[in-house]
Amino acid sequence: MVAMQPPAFPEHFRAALPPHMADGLAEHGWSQHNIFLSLELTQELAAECRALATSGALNPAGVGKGAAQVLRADIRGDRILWLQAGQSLACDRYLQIMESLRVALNRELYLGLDEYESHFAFYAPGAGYQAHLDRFRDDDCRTVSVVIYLNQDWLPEQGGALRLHPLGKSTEDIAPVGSRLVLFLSADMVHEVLPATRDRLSLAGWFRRRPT
Ligand SMILES: O=C(O)CCC(=O)C(=O)O
Ligand SMILES: [Fe+2]
Repeated sequence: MVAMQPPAFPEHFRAALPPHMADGLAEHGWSQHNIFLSLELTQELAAECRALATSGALNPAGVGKGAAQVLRADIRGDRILWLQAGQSLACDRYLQIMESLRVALNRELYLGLDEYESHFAFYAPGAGYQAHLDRFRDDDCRTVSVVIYLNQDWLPEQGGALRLHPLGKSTEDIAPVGSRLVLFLSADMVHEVLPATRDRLSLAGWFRRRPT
């Protein structure tokens, strides 16, 4: 018998977002969904991220925005590449799925999300990202942060958790398990990436509002 893969997220949310996702974001400022992308698409995106890392196409990520951006490997150790439409079939499929998610979040939560930006991120063993907020001080467009993990067979003892610091509540550690999606509010949720003992691959992204 062929093992059936659970259907990927988009088929579920044509009609409505899974209630826990919208509710979690609205009530707690974050939510997670464990099988957001199909195994096949996750593997294709992971292979693309790994190939980009091997060919030297990923660049050390900076801290801050625009001309004020600086490289601080002590604060942030990932290497990244911003996604462009048409870069690959897998990336286009991913961007299409995120477009459906944008529409669904707007319908459920009236967030007025207008566009999506996203990059591959590759954390080598020992690399992390210290506690921070994703919304910039001089640009309040980033509204919902999104991370999708691309790691097969992740074990808790390998570290690499996304640690959320919800205001007034205890921290939440989320392991970077392949196909898992995490959403949180960019302006409010302090979070950090703990170092891992193996490569840690992801797609990080932000739904943005139109500038006011
Ligand atoms: O990879 C993660 O779990 C979070 C990444 C992150 O915080 C960021 O890129 O701003
Ligand atoms: Fe972040």
